[in-house]
Amino acid sequence: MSRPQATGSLPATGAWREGSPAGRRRWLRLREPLRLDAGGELPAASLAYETWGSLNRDASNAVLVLHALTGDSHVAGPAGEGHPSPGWWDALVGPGRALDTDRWFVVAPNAIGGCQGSTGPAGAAPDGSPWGGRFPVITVRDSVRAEARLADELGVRSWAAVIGGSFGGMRALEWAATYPDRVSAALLLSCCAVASAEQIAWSSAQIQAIRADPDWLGGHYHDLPAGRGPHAGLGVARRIAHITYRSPQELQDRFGIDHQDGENPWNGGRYSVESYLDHHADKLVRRFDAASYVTLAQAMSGHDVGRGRGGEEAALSRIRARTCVAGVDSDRLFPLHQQRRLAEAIPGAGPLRTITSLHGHDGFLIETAQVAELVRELLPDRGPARLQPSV
Ligand SMILES: CC(=O)SCCNC(=O)CCNC(=O)[C@H](O)C(C)(C)COP(=O)(O)OP(=O)(O)OC[C@H]1O[C@@H](n2cnc3c(N)ncnc32)[C@H](O)[C@@H]1OP(=O)(O)O
Ligand SMILES: N[C@@H](CCO)C(=O)O
Repeated sequence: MSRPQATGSLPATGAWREGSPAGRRRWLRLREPLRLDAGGELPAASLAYETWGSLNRDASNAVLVLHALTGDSHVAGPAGEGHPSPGWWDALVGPGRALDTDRWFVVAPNAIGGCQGSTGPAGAAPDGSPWGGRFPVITVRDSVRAEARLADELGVRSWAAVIGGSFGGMRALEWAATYPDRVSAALLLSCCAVASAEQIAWSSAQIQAIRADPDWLGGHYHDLPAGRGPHAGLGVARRIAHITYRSPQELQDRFGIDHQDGENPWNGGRYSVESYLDHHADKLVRRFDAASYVTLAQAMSGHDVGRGRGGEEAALSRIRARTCVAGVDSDRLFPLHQQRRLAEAIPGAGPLRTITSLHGHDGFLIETAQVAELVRELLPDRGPARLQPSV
């Protein structure tokens, strides 16, 4: 384990750059530069993170929760205090909940390259200017290496469990394969061993939409006057992505061919489903940085647990964690066969578990009761009792 590293409050970066109070977020400033898979290194990087509960004396009760593409460290808790929304898995974390914070010490970092507190393209490079288009290519494995520094800092030698969905699931998988002796259990939701051509294609269309925005400027837009930036491009990216996050049946059932109230599509108005996509685009543009979106989407496209490890099979066979793999039955972006493959190839995995939902890929965020059941099954029946906190 490396030496403890400095923590403390730094100015938030990206979407929350201006005047956001820290809330319960804290920051880890990485003491050493982060070596990157694609070459080079990220100097002076910081990770934003939140914790709930207390670490016990033998540090055996720590659970790492990893967010999806546009998620953040705010897994639980209300909106406010610098957080634009309530926790994205609020139903799962708290006293008496599946991640019972009277027993478990829950840790959630914002991924490196993100824009909700961790170092990303909107943050300052060593020369004081925003990284912008100079921000390096980050892999899922790089993110995990940064998170390992956080574990070191917190005094967590081994996670009782690492849990994540989608991009968070890719990171949970990388954790289990990179540090087999540091992950006792893993819950891998709605993810895959290696990105598929179709997933790369969807991301590519989103990235191109952002790059086609006249305000993209090769990623060097962070010093534009307030209100300027590749917002239209990011909005189109979110619209494309959101379609892939939901099932055709759900869209049909909810919207069909309805017109948005008071609007006529034959007269410049919108269908309801268009209005719905506009709404999700608008919400994301207000809370997310376009260059972070590109950075993290590229990381997902480059995900390959077998890279440099003799292939997928060999990489998955390294995993020692007691593993539960689950997917959503209506997920067209990360179809169930990808999770079945993981469940079959990971030595400690039980049979594939299926989350039943009409909501498609987003089901792992929405069907919290089913996810809670999986968490309860995965964690030991009698988790560690709460002791006096050691940190
Ligand atoms: C909850 C958070 O966003 S936490 C912040 C961090 N973000 C993340 O972690 C990303 C993960 N979250 C997400 O991707 C999404 O927010 C999800 C998956 C949780 C959303 O799932 P759902 O709750 O099913 O939302 P759904 O897709 O039904 O959309 C509801 C919204 O669409 C709006 N809407 C519904 N129909 C229409 C329509 N015809 N026209 C315009 N808006 C519409 C609703 O008013 C509602 O608005 P609101 O979210 O501002 O209250
Ligand atoms: N809706 C989620 C799903 C991505 O996997 C997000 O925006 O992060």
